[in-house]
Amino acid sequence: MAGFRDIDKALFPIKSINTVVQLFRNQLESPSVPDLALLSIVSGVIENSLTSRSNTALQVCEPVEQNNLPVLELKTVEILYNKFRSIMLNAVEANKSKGFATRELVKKVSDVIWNSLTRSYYKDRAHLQSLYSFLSGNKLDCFGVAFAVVAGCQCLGFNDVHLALSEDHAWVIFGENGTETAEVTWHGKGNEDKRGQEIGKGVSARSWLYVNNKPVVCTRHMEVAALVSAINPSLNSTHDAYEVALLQQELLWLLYDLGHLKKYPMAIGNLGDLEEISATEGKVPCKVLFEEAVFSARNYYSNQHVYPYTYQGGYFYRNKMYEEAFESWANASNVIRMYNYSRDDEEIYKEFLEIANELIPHIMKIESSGFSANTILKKPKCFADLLRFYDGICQWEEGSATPVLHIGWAKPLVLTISRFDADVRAQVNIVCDKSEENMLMKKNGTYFNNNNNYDKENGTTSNESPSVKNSNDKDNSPFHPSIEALTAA
Ligand SMILES: CC1(C)CN=C(N2CCN(c3ncnc4sc(CCF)cc34)CC2)S1
Repeated sequence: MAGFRDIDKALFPIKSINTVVQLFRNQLESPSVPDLALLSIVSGVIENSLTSRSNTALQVCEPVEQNNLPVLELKTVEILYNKFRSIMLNAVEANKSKGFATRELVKKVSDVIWNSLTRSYYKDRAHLQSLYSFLSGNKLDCFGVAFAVVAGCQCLGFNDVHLALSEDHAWVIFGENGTETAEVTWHGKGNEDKRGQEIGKGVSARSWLYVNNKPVVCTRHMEVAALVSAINPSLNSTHDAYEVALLQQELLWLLYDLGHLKKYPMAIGNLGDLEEISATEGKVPCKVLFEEAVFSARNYYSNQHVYPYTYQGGYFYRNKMYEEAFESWANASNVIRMYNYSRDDEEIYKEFLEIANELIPHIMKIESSGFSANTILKKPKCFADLLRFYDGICQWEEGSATPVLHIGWAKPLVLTISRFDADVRAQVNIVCDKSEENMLMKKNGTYFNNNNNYDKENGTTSNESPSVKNSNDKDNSPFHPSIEALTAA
């Protein structure tokens, strides 16, 4: 049984980040599993006290003393904690046997949360992810509702209910084998919620939103990692609250060191972003963290996730490592090409749009004007990775009900391709393996292929390495016709 134990209460009143980290360590290392409600309330109160309007007077100097938080009294947390427990216990007549959760039980808990929410509020606002936001303001964002359902089920003694996370949605798994799934929150704007229904059986199963049924299925400890990842240090659109960011970074390192981020690529990426801003002495560098996020996605989720590559590409871009950025973005595109684009995939569409129409053109401008001898414009591998990037987006569109590309994509694309001289383009040797529908790109004599062969039709993947076929005849081209036309030019 989780809970608010005496050794946790002994840490109050909490005045420093170190004490909050100790509370999380107590909970994460306790013989019983961590109490999600307690930890979400504590982190939520701290986040809101440091980022609410009353606290926007910018602290010009960083606090140096050990007591770097507004005092958090035990009473404050106890009142909120007991309020959440009573909402759950009063509303849900959980059958005492406590066995495994049922779909009705999960739906009932989701309804309790859902019906408590304020009628209408700006859902994308910051700081709406925690149980503090739910208990003090009856407001939650999409992730916050899913998290609250899992925390509520924990309160009721259902330890089989766990959070399942894709890159832009959250739902729950439950039941004896943890194989039952249920929607418990909404997604996106203007979409009817599907609460209570099983996850993605229809066309949505092909969309990126459900990551080809390779979601991050959390343990209680990984659910703590999700609430820590969801901590939002934003004070306003330009500044972060220093102590909230520091608390999030220290809690992510605690979870990382305890091994609870191994199967959670986005949490590793979040830690990488924080480390890039301010590196922690004696820890692996952020570049390695981004590589570990990519490894985790490849190792545990069959390389069906896009964000690990865009975390990594964004890092390379910000640090002017453009050749490496192109490779990461090509690898991101290599993932999305296996999906069908659907209206639920706006977030990743915006991600690829920004890379193609803002970031790559910016790099081209710099590389074309400067006299850098080492320019990427002389590197066949860069041209090859760019083609892979664009081709993946074209393949993403193929077979989708909704188009991806429009004229706005073409101008930056043509401008980018044309920046490479013919003699550089000629050095890229494109090899296709027709039977596997996989494009093999030759770079520096080694064959580069996708690490799994995905048949878009039957949605199956096989991992044997595809044989290499010659692609001289036109109809055997590995590229989407529009890319083929460009490379012929
Ligand atoms: C490379 C990026 C644009 C930088 N930040 C990114 N994200 C920020 C952190 N994100 C996340 N970080 C940890 N866990 C989760 S679960 C989830 C789906 C809704 F529940 C999102 C998300 C989403 C992705 S991707």
